[in-house]
Amino acid sequence: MQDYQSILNDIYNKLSKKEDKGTVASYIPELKHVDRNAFGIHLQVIGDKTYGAGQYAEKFSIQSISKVLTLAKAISIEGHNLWERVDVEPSGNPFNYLSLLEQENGIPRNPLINTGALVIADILVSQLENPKQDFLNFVRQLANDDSINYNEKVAKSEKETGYRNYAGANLLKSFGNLKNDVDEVLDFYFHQCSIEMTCEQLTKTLYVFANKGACMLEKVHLKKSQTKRINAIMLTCGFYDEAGEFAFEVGLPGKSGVGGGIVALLPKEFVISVWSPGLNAKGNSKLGMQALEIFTTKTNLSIF
Ligand SMILES: NC(=O)CC[C@H](N)C(=O)O
Repeated sequence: MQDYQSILNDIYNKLSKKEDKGTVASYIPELKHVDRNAFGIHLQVIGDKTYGAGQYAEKFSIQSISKVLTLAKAISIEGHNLWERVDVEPSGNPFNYLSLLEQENGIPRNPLINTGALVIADILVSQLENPKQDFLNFVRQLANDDSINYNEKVAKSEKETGYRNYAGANLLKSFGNLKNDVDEVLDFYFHQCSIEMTCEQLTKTLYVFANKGACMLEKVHLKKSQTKRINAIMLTCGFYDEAGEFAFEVGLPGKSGVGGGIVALLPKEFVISVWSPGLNAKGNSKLGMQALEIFTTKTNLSIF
């Protein structure tokens, strides 16, 4: 039996003392106010107990972690038709890189880079009656927590400065791979990225991917085959041009966001979230990556 609480405490004690914590994202102005010393980690064992250390109950901006949740909702509606508009290959490039899209005729490499997520957002804008409210309800149901919400200030801040996302959406539109109005799709996208959660809420929300498609209340939201494929995409594409490094160091499917959150999971075993706002050069939480490397090394639990 593993002493998970001691392992999380050790990780917290070791990493919160580190001087080099990376750089807090500032290209979305509202994100730069966050305390760069914050550090939280939370573990949920499937069908069993939870453990936490540090500021695991403090809310932060989930940003690109939301891309897994929109993908889940879109797959549950569209099934495999989705893959006609977005591919499943790692891009080997930053999350906001646009040149590949031009070369590959408007088909984004995968749904976890920005342009791929914009295609998924477009699908949800087409398919949902009240896109922002219906998507938020879906996330709340996965987490079994109605307190989860958008942060309007963060959404507005990104809208005012999201030049690359406007460029990406327009490029998709020029290739006919965006059906709705560019502004409408971006409004949805900026809102999904602005969702705030604590580490604890994040582990609960992602439980569905470690539990064959059923949330903590055992309600089925996704087919087993759909969770299998989403986990595969998280492993190969969840960390952009650092996906290889994450698989090498940590060995779990997972997803990061520029708010400094990372969530990762071992199917049928556990979900773990970590939050440390300082990012490395690839836009992933610097201490978050180190925390998860220590966790899988100490517990000897990874998909490999
Ligand atoms: N990697 C991220 O978390 C990026 C999300 C951010 N909202 C953006 O589009 O730039």
